[in-house]
Amino acid sequence: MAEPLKVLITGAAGQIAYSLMFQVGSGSVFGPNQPLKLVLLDILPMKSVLDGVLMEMMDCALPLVKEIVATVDETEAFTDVDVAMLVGAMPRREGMERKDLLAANVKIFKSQGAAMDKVSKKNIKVVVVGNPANTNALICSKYAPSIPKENFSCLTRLDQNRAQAQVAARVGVDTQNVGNTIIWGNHSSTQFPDVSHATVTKDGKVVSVYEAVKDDDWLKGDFIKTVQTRGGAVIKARKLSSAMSAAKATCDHIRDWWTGCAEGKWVSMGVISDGSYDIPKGLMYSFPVRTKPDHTYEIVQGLSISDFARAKMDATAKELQEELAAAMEVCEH
Ligand SMILES: NC(=O)C1=CN([C@@H]2O[C@H](COP(=O)(O)OP(=O)(O)OC[C@H]3O[C@@H](n4cnc5c(N)ncnc54)[C@H](O)[C@@H]3O)[C@@H](O)[C@H]2O)C=CC1
Ligand SMILES: O=C([O-])CC(=O)C(=O)O
Repeated sequence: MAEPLKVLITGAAGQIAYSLMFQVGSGSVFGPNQPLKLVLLDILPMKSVLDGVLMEMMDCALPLVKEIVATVDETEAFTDVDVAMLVGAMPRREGMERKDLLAANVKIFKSQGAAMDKVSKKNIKVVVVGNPANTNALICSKYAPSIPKENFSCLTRLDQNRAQAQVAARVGVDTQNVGNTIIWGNHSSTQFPDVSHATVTKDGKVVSVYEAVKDDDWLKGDFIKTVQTRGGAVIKARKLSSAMSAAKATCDHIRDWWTGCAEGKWVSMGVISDGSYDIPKGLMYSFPVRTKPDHTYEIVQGLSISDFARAKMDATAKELQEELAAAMEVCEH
């Protein structure tokens, strides 16, 4: 059997982590032959809850989990980590935008970036879930300069899954029959869910989403709005933000990054922009990426961009530039 992978989950006493850690421990992310050491980090006021979660994880008696450490010490948590799922942060409540969390959350990622820089493995892979996810991920990477920028990502897979599910329901197919949807930009209400390169497989035939849906007004209007505002709709209904679906999307994100995506397919991940599609270099922006079995990825190149798409891609990039300026202000003062 392989050496155990050290996987860190932060916000371990919170609601996303409660769904996430069982899926990771059961082998559905790194596969049935990969042993794991799980590290669960939360903050001191949550220690008792964290201890309870640790008891439950032990009681799951998962054969792949060789060791579980629950801690409130950042340095201990980040030491020698291979994969970090950075969930721990304050969630928004009804009526807030995700960027309203910036002042409260961004310093968490400054501090964790600095810890990672000192004690994690240099090839650590990081997904930031805590909101505002793109900007937090960028800040984390800025404070971990010894770790390659490509190793940092943020979660937009939940948006991709939402887009896929909306189209599947509209056309009447299973979700896996909708392929290559794209989320461009920020995990916020300016994100651009783009189906102009996506396909639907129905009755054995592969057709474009536009052809399958036959309602361009919906695809350019309510579909986009529904995906952009889905997080808020869940908060309004549940009085808590999405947790089960966020945990599932985090697993999808890391699984695909770890094992690679199928031939001809891509997935959306927030990654550092290299200037592709004229998105300013250095922003943490969601692109379609092709992941590979060696845990690398490349941004899918050469997709045609309509004027409609261009305007939306630029608007979400502009919001990310503004968020970054606000985040740097918080971090430097
Ligand atoms: N990117 C995405 O698609 C999504 C992101 N989110 C975000 O994920 C974050 C977590 O959401 P929930 O689990 O529902 O929140 P929660 O409030 O249930 O749990 C958050 C946990 O993080 C802990 N925490 C706070 N500071 C920490 C630190 N410095 N180190 C370690 N742990 C710390 C808290 O004590 C708490 O236990 C929120 O910011 C939420 O907005 C939620 C859904 C989707
Ligand atoms: O909407 C929120 O605040 C939580 C979140 O990021 C999502 O559900 O996409």
